[in-house]
Amino acid sequence: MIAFPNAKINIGLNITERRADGYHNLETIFYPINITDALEIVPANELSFEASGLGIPGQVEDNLCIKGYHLLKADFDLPPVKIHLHKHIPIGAGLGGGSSDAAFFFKLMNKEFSLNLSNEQMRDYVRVLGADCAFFIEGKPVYAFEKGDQFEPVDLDLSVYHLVLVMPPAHVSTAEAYRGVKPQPSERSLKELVSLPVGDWKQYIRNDFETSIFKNHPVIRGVKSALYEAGALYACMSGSGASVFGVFKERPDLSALEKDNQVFYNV
Ligand SMILES: C[C@](O)(CO)[C@H](O)COP(=O)(O)OP(=O)(O)OC[C@H]1O[C@@H](n2ccc(N)nc2=O)[C@H](O)[C@@H]1O
Ligand SMILES: Nc1ncnc2c1ncn2[C@@H]1O[C@H](COP(=O)(O)OP(=O)(O)OP(=O)(O)O)[C@@H](O)[C@H]1O
Repeated sequence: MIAFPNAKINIGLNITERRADGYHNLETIFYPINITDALEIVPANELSFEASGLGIPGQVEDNLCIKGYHLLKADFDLPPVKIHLHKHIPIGAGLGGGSSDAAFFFKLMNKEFSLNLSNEQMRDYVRVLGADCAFFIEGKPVYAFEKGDQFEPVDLDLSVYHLVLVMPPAHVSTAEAYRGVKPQPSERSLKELVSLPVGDWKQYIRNDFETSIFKNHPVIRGVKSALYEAGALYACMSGSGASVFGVFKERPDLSALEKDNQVFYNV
């Protein structure tokens, strides 16, 4: 059985306070985009994992699909599976690629072995693997709060726009990004701000990671400026970076950016 785990972008991200457990409370809008991996599971005689496409850092045991298998195996009498992941979603991008693989792995296992897990149960499992994972179980646009794993639906449809995603030659670790931020309560909730016209977002919607990340990785700031120069209504770094997205009325000419960056049109 095969599935296509998709990426997300964060439209704004406010880090509001440090929590007693070392994590941070935040608010953000998760919006699904059409850049995907391919993930296949096949019942087999032994558990195995193979990957193709972009190189995935870390050991196989650390892959969120394998971690997910062990998590589920603790509660269900599962046969071994052969897992194949074709990696296409840039890594260290703030696009939640690994988190999406984990969520889609649960959805695949649920179907393949008729486990009858509800979406809520699957969200509870994958939260343990990473704060971003729970979003990908349903993958609909949401306002996210607390650790970024509690959700309220938002009515947001950007399909009339041309969404561009740029991955610069930089890699940001999520933990590095959180270390650079001083949490601060937000004045106006993103839930309210995102319902403003897209043309007003530039004035009101921020990603709190940008200040410190742009200081350490000026190439990312350069991409954001280039998207505005190319006519973006709104441009923002996604999550903890390094990718940056732009919302355009029409497909822009970004040939100058294509030389040094990976550019995805109409995501
Ligand atoms: C930046 C975002 O992508 C925004 O959506 C997420 O907050 C990151 O989510 P994620 O990659 O699933 O994060 P996790 O794997 O759970 O955590 C990685 C590290 O980020 C920090 N972290 C993450 C989430 C959060 N609410 N507060 C944190 O401080 C912690 O240092 C943690 O050790
Ligand atoms: N299936 C997977 N795909 C990619 N990375 C994985 C996977 N499983 C575990 N990882 C580990 O997670 C790290 C980063 O993953 P990911 O691509 O989700 O980060 P990101 O783009 O910064 O996303 P975000 O911070 O928004 O969750 C990698 O360095 C890798 O070691």
